[in-house]
Amino acid sequence: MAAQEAVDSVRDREIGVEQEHLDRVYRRLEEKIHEAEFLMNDAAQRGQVGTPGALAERDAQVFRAGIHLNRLNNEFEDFLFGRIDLLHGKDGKKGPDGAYTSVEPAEDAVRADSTAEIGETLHIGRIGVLDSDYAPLVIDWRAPAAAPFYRSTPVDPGRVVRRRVIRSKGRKVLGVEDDLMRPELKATLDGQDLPVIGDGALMAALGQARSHTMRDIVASIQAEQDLVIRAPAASVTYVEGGPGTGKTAVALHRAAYLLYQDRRRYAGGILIVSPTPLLVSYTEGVLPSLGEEGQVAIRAVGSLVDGVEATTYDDPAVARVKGSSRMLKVLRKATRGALENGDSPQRLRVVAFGRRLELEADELQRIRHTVLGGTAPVNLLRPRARRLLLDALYTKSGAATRHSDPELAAELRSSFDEDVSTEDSFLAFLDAWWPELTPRQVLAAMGDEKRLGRWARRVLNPGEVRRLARSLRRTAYSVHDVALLDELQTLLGTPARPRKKRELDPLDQLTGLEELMPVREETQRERAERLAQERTEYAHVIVDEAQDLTPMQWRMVGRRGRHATWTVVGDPAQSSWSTPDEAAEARDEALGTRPRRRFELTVNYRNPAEIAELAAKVLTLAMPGKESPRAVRSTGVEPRFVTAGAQATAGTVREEAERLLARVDGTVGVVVAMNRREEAARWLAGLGERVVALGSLEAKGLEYDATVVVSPAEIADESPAGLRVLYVALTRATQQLTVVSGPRDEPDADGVPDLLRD
Ligand SMILES: Nc1ncnc2c1ncn2[C@@H]1O[C@H](COP(=O)(O)OP(=O)(O)OP(=O)(O)O)[C@@H](O)[C@H]1O
Repeated sequence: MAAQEAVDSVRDREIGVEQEHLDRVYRRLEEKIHEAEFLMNDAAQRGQVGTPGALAERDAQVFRAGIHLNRLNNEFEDFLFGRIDLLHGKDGKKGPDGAYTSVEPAEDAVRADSTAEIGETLHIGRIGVLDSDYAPLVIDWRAPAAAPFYRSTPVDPGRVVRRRVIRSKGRKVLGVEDDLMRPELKATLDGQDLPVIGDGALMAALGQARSHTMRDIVASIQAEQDLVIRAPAASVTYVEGGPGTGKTAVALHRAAYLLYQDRRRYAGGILIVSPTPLLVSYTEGVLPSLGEEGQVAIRAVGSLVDGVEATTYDDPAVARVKGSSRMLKVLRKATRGALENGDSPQRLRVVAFGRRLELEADELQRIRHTVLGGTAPVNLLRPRARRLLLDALYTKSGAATRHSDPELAAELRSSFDEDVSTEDSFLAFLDAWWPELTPRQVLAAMGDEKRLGRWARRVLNPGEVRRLARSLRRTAYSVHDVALLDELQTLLGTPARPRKKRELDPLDQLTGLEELMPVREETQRERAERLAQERTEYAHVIVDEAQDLTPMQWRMVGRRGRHATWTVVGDPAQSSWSTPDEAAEARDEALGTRPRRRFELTVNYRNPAEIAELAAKVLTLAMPGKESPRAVRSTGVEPRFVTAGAQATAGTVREEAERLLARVDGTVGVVVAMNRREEAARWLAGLGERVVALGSLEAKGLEYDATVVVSPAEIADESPAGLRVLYVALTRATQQLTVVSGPRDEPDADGVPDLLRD
């Protein structure tokens, strides 16, 4: 008891120490907010001067002050989270953030009797804060001086003696957790022993209940992850790692790091491509908390084309065709073939030089054929088609032989062209005969099985044509259709149009502070939105769950990063695409010959060992020889197996979900085969928001405190990649897993399905 009291009082004292520091930081932040407000006030007054120079200057100042203020306000919460106590360093040079730059201890930092005095203490936070005399109060987590906070390990501690994670809410410090990096040392700080509190922050973070949105991991990034996050912006940073190794977390933190590192370069935008809208909403909250301002777009692969939202799923056989690079040939033919439709006029009639001139169907056909001869985008060929029509009409008019003088002949020809090409009947004909095609029209045309059969001859077999045409007759788009629409846009081309005039910036009309505050914020957001909309290419592209991109999707994503640097994270063992070699080829084409730097993540932070062990059995079936990542913790709770009779699935799953809801504080995910999604949502009706039903493909990248996996055999039989999809389903839980088997699973007496037995 007395010992516990002593521990508690040391803990309280240490919390008090950090509270003092946090108070200092807040005082400094308040000063900075006043500075920012002053700046805005000042900027507003300058606005009244009214000269163009003053206006431009005011604009820039207001914009900067707005960012500053936003950032301070947003990150007032919980932004100081770490501290490192360091030995004296090798040299005394200070970096731009005011901290000493050396990572190795000085020769005399440790005395012969293994005692040492702490030479420098740094606090780490989401943004850097300097004291009024430029001493660092908080180091930005992305600054070089913060790297030892993440990199130091007991095996390779560098200067770090103690690493501390600080938990705070608002202005109050709630707790501290320490890891000792040099346990062999007896270290002192200002002559006092260095106390160590708790069992380390990583375990504390991993055990916490999960919600429906991801948390950032800045306080506990691990050394192998930190290497990826801070990897130099080489052309392609390529990361592989099993489930739960932090690939998504690392990718998001890398985006924040790159922006911090080189804001100007990445002002060109960072695109993060996620496989599903669910994963987008799960992850999109993380970045603002890391302190960014709208340069990062997180988009689902089905939302990459503006104005199109993928709302349906294709069955695996259709998905396989739509995702395959064979589609490229079919689409090329379709863009040309779609010009010819039932409404195409068969005759052109105009009146020129007082004569009626006509082109018949076969002549029109010949002209169309000539125009389409090359590979140029169809929509860009319209001027050429127009020219050849005029040529043919001119020949018919007989005017071509009227003058031998070239100048007179040219004049006659140009007046003929002008006459004809402004004639209503000619314009109407051209619109109908060579319409500007949209990707949607071409895709709809492919819904006609006969026409599709012609365009897909020798590329797709008749069964594939039938299934594809049928799926394209639906009105809703699937995620695979989006990549086809994007490809079609490229194949069709977009004719140049006169640019729209930029609308007047409301800032230009302001006079005083009252108006300035609200409108300024509005304008800043609008500006960010406008930039995002105008952006078709990005400076950096991050692909999450890269193993799932189909060849056609790689082409779509590749077009958005033609001049970009890339971060690609994925796990081949979780691929739901059935022909990974074809996808790898398309990926290599998208990434080009850019040099790659490969990383591997090896530790599973999500699943307890008990669940990871079960999943490993499926991994052996799905990818023999592939190693599972190492799980870092164990809960002592084994996965539970339950058998449901053929008619009893609904009741059993509901009961098991209820049971798990009572056992965990956070979320419960019920994963079923894709064709049971809607049914499963009904099973869970009324159980509240903590529980969700998911199709196997929707579970990608997500995690829950507990999961119910319904019928492993149904999931595995769904598609050629079914075993890998089952592996994904089994690796979603952070605490507990229940497997419900049906007759198809052939469960043994303990309810363990065939696929999960040794
Ligand atoms: N260093 C860390 N500290 C605390 N939590 C971490 C750390 N690294 C990862 N995690 C947690 O582990 C879980 C898995 O991370 P994440 O989803 O990024 O893994 P992943 O590799 O993308 O998994 P999957 O391949 O299954 O989608 C998340 O809850 C994440 O917050």
